[in-house]
Amino acid sequence: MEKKLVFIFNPKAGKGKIKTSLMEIVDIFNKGGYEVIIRATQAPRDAYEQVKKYADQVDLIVCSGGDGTLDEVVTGITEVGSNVPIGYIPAGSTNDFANSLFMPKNMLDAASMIMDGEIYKCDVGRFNHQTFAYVAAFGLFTDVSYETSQDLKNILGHLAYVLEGAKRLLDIKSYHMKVVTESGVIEDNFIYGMVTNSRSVGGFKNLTKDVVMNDGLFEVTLIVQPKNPLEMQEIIRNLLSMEDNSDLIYSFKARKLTIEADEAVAWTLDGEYGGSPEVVEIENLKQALNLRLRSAQ
Ligand SMILES: Nc1ncnc2c1ncn2[C@@H]1O[C@H](COP(=O)(O)OP(=O)(O)OP(=O)(O)O)[C@@H](O)[C@H]1O
Repeated sequence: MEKKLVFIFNPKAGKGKIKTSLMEIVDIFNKGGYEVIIRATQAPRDAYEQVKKYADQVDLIVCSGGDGTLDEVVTGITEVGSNVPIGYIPAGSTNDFANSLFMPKNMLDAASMIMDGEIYKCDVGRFNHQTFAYVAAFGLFTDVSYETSQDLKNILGHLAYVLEGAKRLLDIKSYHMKVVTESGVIEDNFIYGMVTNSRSVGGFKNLTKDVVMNDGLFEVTLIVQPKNPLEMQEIIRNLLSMEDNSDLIYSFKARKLTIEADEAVAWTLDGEYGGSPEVVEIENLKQALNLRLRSAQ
């Protein structure tokens, strides 16, 4: 019997990037021996619903879109606990996750890679009862009203810019938090934090080096509230040079974190609003996602 594949794409992602490639992508899948079910997402959460619907009916799920679509697919597949392999054709604007896994930038090359590739077991993040593919973050512009965009583009560059522009240190919102990991407890006032499984976030290289996407460990970056202009300059300098040579920036690896704040804190998960909990438990689900990737990975 012919193998079955469902292709779920966001027609709006990356300004409708799929438009010029859809026919050729389907052709590549057919040549790869798959009968193809095609679903264009109609609204937010549609990719999530489609994944849940098709997970046990197909041999492969391929999705195309930006971070939001990827997040929905990873969430859907994790929730149903399916082992069905996933292929991803990036169509967003920054594609940190895809770049971290050295996926081809060209959509047709990505489609061919999915056909020829092998299973790569990639880590996934659990955030309380939700799932994220590569970034959970709080603070700064993730705190502004969720009516506005949760754009992750150049997130740390943006942070440096906001700090430079802040007229008074007290204008920068901070959160008193207790962060517990397997290696200890950190308690401080933080203006920004991110828990990632990615070599870059918002196109900005991760401050933590030697990122491995299937080691069961997150890269964690926490930025302390500066207490004076000198400290502020120190943080900005480190962010702009993409180095962590400062006691005001914690960067480390962790498998599991519990973060307790004194107040509700708004989080973003892969660039989508993730709720405003006071207590967050984040756990690395080691190698939980079966990704189809180039064999050389
Ligand atoms: N037909 C649709 N109309 C409106 N929104 C949609 C539709 N289909 C999907 N969405 C939603 O659009 C949001 C953004 O999608 P996605 O991340 O795929 O693209 P993008 O924003 O262009 O990518 P990037 O963030 O990488 O630039 C997601 O939350 C997704 O659920």
